[in-house]
Amino acid sequence: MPSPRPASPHATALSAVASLVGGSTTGPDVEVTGVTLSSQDVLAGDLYAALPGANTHGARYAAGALEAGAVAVLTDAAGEQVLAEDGIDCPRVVVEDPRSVVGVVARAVYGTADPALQLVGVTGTNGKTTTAYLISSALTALGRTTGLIGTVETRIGDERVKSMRTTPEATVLHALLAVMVERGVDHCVMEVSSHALSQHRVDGVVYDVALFTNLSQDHLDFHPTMRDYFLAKASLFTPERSRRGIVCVDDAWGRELADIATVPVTTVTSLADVEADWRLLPGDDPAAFTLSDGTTSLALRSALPGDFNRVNTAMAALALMASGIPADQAERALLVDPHVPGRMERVTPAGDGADPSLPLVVVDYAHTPDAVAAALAALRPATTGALVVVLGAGGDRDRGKRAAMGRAAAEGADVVVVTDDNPRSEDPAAIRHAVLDGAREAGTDAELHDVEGRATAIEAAVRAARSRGPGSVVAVVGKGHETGQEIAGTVHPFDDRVEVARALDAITLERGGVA
Ligand SMILES: CC(=O)N[C@H]1[C@@H](OP(=O)(O)OP(=O)(O)OC[C@H]2O[C@@H](n3ccc(=O)[nH]c3=O)[C@H](O)[C@@H]2O)O[C@H](CO)[C@@H](O)[C@@H]1O[C@H](C)C(=O)N[C@@H](C)C(=O)N[C@H](CCC(=O)O)C(=O)O
Ligand SMILES: Nc1ncnc2c1ncn2[C@@H]1O[C@H](COP(=O)(O)OP(=O)(O)OP(=O)(O)O)[C@@H](O)[C@H]1O
Ligand SMILES: N[C@H](CCC[C@H](N)C(=O)O)C(=O)O
Ligand SMILES: [Mg+2]
Repeated sequence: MPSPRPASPHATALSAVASLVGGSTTGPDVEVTGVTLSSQDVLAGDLYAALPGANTHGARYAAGALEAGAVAVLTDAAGEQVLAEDGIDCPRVVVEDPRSVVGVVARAVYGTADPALQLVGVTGTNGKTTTAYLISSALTALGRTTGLIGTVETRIGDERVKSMRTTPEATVLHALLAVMVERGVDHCVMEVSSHALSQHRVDGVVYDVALFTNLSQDHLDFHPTMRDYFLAKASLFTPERSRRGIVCVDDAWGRELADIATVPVTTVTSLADVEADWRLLPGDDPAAFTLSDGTTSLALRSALPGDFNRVNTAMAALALMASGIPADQAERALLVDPHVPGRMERVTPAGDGADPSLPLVVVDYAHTPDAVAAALAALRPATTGALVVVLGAGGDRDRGKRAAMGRAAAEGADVVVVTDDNPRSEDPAAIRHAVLDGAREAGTDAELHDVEGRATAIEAAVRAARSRGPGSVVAVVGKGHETGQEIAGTVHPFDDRVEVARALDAITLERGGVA
């Protein structure tokens, strides 16, 4: 589904675009009413940004873009060469590095230099989606018209569009901000991935508040080192990208970020031995806690399980206050269950839900070593029987995290069922073996299984948990809200929550119950 565009686009002269980016122009001075960098999303009147990429050059798709209604092309010298080879003579702007200017071009075309809404950006390895939902659901509970842009979906008030990426391309993002302003959205909360920061996807956007949750291993297929990954995240905390920051200093990366940020930063910690402006203090029960800076105290409750979700809730509270919401209102609004799809989401059988022999099953999006450890630690207190985990690892992504995920699983669970995630172009068995190697290296007593096929693995895990007796818990991690499984270039319909419900119903039927 194409991403929304403003209902009332305004026209920008191509010559104005050229002078904005210092590019050379060829051809008549047409007016552009939109901008896109995907030939598949062209609307009439668009400027098509034909970018060089790792796989191809966008200029190869210029003919299609022009046919679909694009009126001009923004590209580089290599792109212009491709246009010439293809016999295309169209109005164009040529610059050295078109990707690095496409954000400011989109900002000019969509008029989003100073959008009339509060903009919150959330970065970090884990917790972006969860924290963004917590903020967005609290704002909605407070009667605000809210926008949300992230891994699961894009929301514009009540309208929902499935997301293709965690952070959209700059052309899509500026169009979305324009649409949000048109529709009266007063607060927009969005996830800002390190890919986005590195690839100029949020150029031309200045966040009123930027949040940093944490940093741990992920994406080392894209970033050469953890430091490079960190510096990409850190670039959000500079005046070009944000006005102020809220940084969780529970890990050393957060502490370094608080030191090097060039915007004013408020720090928060859940650790007793770390210095911070705000700290989380334990409450009467595991979900409750106080967030205090020594003067102001908020009595908060995490609607979601796990220590990490208390931190996410604290970050959300600080973001709300930084956006002008009074502390008492933030406190109350955060009590609302945010329902974050596929994050610590309990799946119940369709019918015989109260059957005590059925295990508690939770679907979660843990797909990094740190998140696997955190998710299992969160479920341990709820486990009086065995804790069973089903996990794999994505293909064509950071290979180095696979063994570490296996290790975290074997350290946190009693039974580890290693299966397929999104193998993409890789051999699924080879990925499973890398995860299993790590699990074995952990040297714990955990029972290890290698099960080909995720549906089979989920059913086996649910049955194993049930056979381990009441109080057993199953964590199915890695795919969360995803509704497809990518195998060898094809995305097959697949939803962990559907498969879990199916497995629970199958057991219920065997016992003579009604599913
Ligand atoms: C590794 C990566 O991030 N690659 C991004 C990069 O691709 P690329 O430079 O290789 O581009 P390319 O495929 O060579 O294509 C060149 C140009 O031709 C255009 N093109 C290509 C084909 C066509 O039919 N029409 C067309 O217009 C493309 O839009 C592109 O501008 O630039 C493209 C747009 O210019 C992005 O679509 C692409 O994201 C790919 C698809 C991707 O999978 N990205 C993932 C890894 C990603 O961004 N993930 C983060 C995850 C964060 C998290 O949650 O942890 C995210 O923010 O989602
Ligand atoms: N603050 C946190 N610290 C550590 N682990 C967390 C935290 N918050 C969530 N998690 C774990 O990480 C998983 C992913 O969380 P979430 O989807 O909120 O993160 P994300 O940063 O949006 O991830 P992605 O980059 O894949 O979009 C959760 O399912 C949970 O297991
Ligand atoms: N946003 C994450 C999603 C990973 C989810 C997991 N299911 C996988 O396919 O690896 C990424 O692009 O790395
Ligand atoms: Mg996310």
